[in-house]
Amino acid sequence: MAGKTTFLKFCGCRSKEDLLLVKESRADLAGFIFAPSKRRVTPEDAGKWVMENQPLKQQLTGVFVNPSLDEIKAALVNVPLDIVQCHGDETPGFLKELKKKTGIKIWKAVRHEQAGWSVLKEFAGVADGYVIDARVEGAYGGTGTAFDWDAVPMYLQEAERQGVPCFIAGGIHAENITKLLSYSPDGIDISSGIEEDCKKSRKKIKDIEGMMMQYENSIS
Ligand SMILES: O=C(O)c1ccccc1NCC(=O)[C@H](O)[C@H](O)COP(=O)(O)O
Repeated sequence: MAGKTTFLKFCGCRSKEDLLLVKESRADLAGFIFAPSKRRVTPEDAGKWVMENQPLKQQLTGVFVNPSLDEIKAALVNVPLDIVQCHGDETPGFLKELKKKTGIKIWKAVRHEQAGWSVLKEFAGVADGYVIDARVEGAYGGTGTAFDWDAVPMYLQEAERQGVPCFIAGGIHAENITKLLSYSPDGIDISSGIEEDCKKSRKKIKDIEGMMMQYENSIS
């Protein structure tokens, strides 16, 4: 039985070199963090690295936490983003306004909680995609922590009902990715799991790719 292909997003590029490693990988999307974080970069730098790494096959995602409309507009001037990922406590109303004013695709990150899939219902018709991440006190994302993946099917079901993709994030690495793949998520979003010494690691990227290929061969 042929399984579906799971998309891959490598997030939190902090340099031209990080972006080059992502460019050379099988990732479908590359992400930059424009929110307070050890991975925060400026739109000016990200835009420069994108220019210097052309041509890029990856779609570009900008991650924001409770941004203003002006902040996003300013980022879009510098970086040719395909997707704005709202990773904070943004409301459906704000996302709607953002879409109207920028015309860009908006993904909503939802931090997992009990019955968290019902939160997705509030964003139906507004969010163009979802990232489900772990809920860690005092942080919005990029924590390297996984949540209980038994909840994954509920999120996938609601996103499918809305006709939008649902990516799973949080603490994914080469040792646990096979288990997550068995839930058939639309996509997988990784930051910490491909890093070493605050940089993206070619070896860790290769390890992830190897595990994905092994899994895909096992179900084809
Ligand atoms: O990565 C960050 O530092 C970050 C900070 C604030 C909000 C979101 C952030 N990351 C968003 C992502 O899409 C990460 O890839 C996702 O949270 C998974 O991170 P990790 O657990 O490190 O793989």
